[in-house]
Amino acid sequence: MSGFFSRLKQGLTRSTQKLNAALNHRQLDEAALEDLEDALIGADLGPVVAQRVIEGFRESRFGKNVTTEEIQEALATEISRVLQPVAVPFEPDGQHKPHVVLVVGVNGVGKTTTIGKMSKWFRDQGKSVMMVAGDTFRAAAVEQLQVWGERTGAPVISGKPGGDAAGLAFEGIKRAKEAGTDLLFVDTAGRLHNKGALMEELAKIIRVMRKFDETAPHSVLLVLDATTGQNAMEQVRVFRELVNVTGLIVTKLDGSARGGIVVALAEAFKLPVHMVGVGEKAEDLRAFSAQEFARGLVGDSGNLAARLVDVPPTEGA
Ligand SMILES: Nc1nc2c(ncn2[C@@H]2O[C@H](COP(=O)(O)OP(=O)(O)OP(=O)(O)O)[C@@H](O)[C@H]2O)c(=O)[nH]1
Repeated sequence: MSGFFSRLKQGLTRSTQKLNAALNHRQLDEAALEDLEDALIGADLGPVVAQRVIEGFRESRFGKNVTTEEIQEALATEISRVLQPVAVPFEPDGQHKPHVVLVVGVNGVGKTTTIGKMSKWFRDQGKSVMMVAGDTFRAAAVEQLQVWGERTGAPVISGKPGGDAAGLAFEGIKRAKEAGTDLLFVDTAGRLHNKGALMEELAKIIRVMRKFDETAPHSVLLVLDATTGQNAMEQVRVFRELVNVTGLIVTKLDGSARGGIVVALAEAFKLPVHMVGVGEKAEDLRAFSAQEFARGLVGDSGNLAARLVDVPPTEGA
């Protein structure tokens, strides 16, 4: 747990550096507020959150001598408030066997790796898992999933390179139903430059799965790469046109200076952020915690952590 927290903090260090450079003012004058606003936007928090934070500071603290810790605390509190409603753990609903999870996202965001990590996560909890190697465009993705399958003891349904993903999904849901498997993860290819084809492919996968279970998929997780910053916002918009996205997973928060994008995403879409990825290994996946993330983003100092433990939700949130 603490190991992971330090890893998340390490992962967010580059985001934090940008913010902390701006926090380095003692008196909160106009110039300091401007610097801070620039840094918030530069750290990808998005203009809405940035402005709200700045307005709050202007009203309550303008012209006062504030300590860096006070600013950090106020900032972390505001960020926590935005994140709290979206920090929803991912839970299979327990009613469907299998609970079918369709995993979507553009190429290279970490879909396959995330499925592998989630598979381990749930295997460790004693759940049975199957995976469908539906990214048939990329041979390596199939092999990658097979390796994860071996590691986690989860069967992987795969076919020939370039084969029909919907057919595999069909096979996957059939076998998972027969075996009484708890969770079925379906990997998909993501090709934004051909939206029509992608839409068709995803629609076909869903149509075919519904022949076995008309309620499937029970979750549609969109995987986003934190290093792409604002681009992630556009990906959410596009994928929501294609499928009914039920939740987000944000990967590559290790070494990203753009962790603030999670705050912008939360503010703009209010979609649950179930998990975050902070590395390539099996254990580098974590349930998303608003306080932990806010703390990691703004920088930990002194009693900040203790005071952040219970942030009351904003009224009406
Ligand atoms: N540093 C870091 N790397 C990650 C993380 N998640 C995934 N990766 C790496 O990102 C690269 C792409 O991951 P994949 O899982 O292959 O991505 P994908 O979305 O399945 O890609 P396609 O199959 O091309 O659609 C791999 O090298 C992963 O190891 C993460 O949280 N942190």
